[in-house]
Amino acid sequence: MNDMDRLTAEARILELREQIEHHNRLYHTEDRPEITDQEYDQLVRELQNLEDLFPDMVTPDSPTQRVGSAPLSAFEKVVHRTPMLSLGNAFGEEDLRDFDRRVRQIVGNQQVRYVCELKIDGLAISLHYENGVFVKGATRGDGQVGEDITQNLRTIRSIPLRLTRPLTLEVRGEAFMPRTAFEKLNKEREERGEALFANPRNSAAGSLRQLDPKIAASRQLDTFIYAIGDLQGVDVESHSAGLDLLAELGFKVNQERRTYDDIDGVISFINSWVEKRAQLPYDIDGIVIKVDSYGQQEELGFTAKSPRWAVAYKFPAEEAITVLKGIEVSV
Ligand SMILES: CC(C)(C)c1nc(N2CCN(c3ncccn3)CC2)c2cc(C(N)=O)c(N)nc2n1
Repeated sequence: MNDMDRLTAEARILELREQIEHHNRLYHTEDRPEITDQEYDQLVRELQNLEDLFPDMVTPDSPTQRVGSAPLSAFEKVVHRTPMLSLGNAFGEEDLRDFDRRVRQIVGNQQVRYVCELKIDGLAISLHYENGVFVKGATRGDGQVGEDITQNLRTIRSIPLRLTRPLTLEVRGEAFMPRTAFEKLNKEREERGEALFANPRNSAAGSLRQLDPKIAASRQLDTFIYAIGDLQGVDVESHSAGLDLLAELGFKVNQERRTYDDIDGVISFINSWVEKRAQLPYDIDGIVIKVDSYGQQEELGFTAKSPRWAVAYKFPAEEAITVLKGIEVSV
């Protein structure tokens, strides 16, 4: 191996990076691997060996650079370029019809198309890319200022270190822990006599708040990306087209979304997921409904803290019936 000259090594390194990122996208964002885990690991090992021989050829976006070594002493603060807004809530059918009426009042008698997305019960994150390379990732924080958790986010395989196009943009999404990973983690903690996490959301938040990226890397975290911010040079007309672009760029986008041209369709979608959600491999706590047209989103604008063009329908908390002093109350 040592007599491999630099040019050959460099060509092989670039080829391996392309292949590894391609298979990573197939596996983690499209859930359709073409090679076995062993073959994938072999590619990474070969790249690692070449980078060990030619350390000056290592770049931050190399697949071998996902898990940093040095634990941080603290997280830096990050001011979000565009604030990470809140979502208005809807708790029942009437709230949804009110939302629909308010939207139609403002956009007049135009056709309105709604996109319905599963509301992933995780931790909101913001990812910043420059010329297609992942440079910074942060928690939502209070919406204006979050914490720089780039080192931990780099360990999440579904977050691309390099996009399929050299775009400069910011995206928002949810980091979460799949239920099976949560149950496995709590089982290990129980065996070690450690405190258990209450739910997958808390374990995802706790994992991303670790100062040592090796711990985050061991936690099988995942992401769904759901919004584009700050995009130069690419023209998209609707939220649906934006989500298709995000998938094209290499992000993991939830495939359960549906569009409807009236609120009755939205309500039927929500009702279909009340039961089905137990079968999902991750927790959701509702459905997010968004006006699809960016033009209409523009017309609708924002209240002080949330968009007028979106609402979160929250599922009722699991009915916990407790009997107090003989009276039945549901909490
Ligand atoms: C971009 C907008 C504002 C429309 C938006 N905002 C969201 N959220 C805001 C409030 N968030 C929040 N988090 C903590 C405290 C207060 N608000 C948490 C994310 C969305 C969350 C999900 C999801 N969870 O699956 C989703 N599919 N789409 C979202 N879309």
